Amino acid sequence: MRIAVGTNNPVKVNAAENVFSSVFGDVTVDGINVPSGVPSQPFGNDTVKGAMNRAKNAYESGRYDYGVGIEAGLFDIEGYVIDVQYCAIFDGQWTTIGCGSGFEYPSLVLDEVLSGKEVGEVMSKFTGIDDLGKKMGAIGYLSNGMLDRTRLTEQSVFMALIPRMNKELYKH
Ligand SMILES: O=c1[nH]c(=O)c2ncn([C@@H]3O[C@H](COP(=O)(O)OP(=O)(O)OP(=O)(O)O)[C@@H](O)[C@H]3O)c2[nH]1
Repeated sequence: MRIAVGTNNPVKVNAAENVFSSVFGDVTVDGINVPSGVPSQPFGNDTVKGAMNRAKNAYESGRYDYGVGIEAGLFDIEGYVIDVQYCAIFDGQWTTIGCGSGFEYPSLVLDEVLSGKEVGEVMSKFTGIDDLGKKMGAIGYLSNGMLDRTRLTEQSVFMALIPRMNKELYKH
C-alpha cells in the first residue's frame, strides 16, 4: 500500500507511517510538499479545508492508494482558543476526517499568534528551540515530554481511519 502525506514535516510523515502500518501492515509512505490552500496559521474551518486540500494534492502527486493531509489550527470555543490537529485521508473518491486532542497555548504565545504570527515561530522564540513543530512540538514542551507532537498527530490520523475500519457503516 502506497501513501503520500502532504508535507515535508517529518513529525507528520512519521505519525502517518506509524498509524497506517499498525492498521494495514506493510506500507510505503512518502512525504510530499503540496499546497494547503489556506494561510500557514489557519483558524477554524480553514484548518479542515487545509487538511482536505493537502490530502487531495498528495494523492494526485503520484500513484498512491491514499493521500493524507494533516493541518494544525486554532479554534475559538466559548472564548477559549484551542489548538487542534486535523487529518484528512483521500482515496480518489472518499475523504474521511479525524482530529486529535485540543489544548491551550500560554497567554503570551496566544497574544502574538492572534496578532498575526505563526505558532511555530512564536513557540521557537519562547522556548529557544528551532523548528519545534518538526521535533517534540509545542505540546511536547508544554507537557514536559509526556505527549509529543508525533503522538498527538497519530491521534488525528487514527481517527480519520475509523470510518475506513468500518466501511459498511458509513455513507461514501
Ligand atoms: O498542533 C500543533 N501541535 C504542536 O505540538 C505544535 N508545535 C508547533 N506547532 C505549530 O503549529 C503551526 C501550524 O501547524 P501546521 O500543521 O499547519 O504546519 P507545520 O509548519 O507544522 O507543518 P507543514 O506546514 O510543513 O506541514 C505551525 O506553526 C507549527 O509549528 C504545533 N501545532
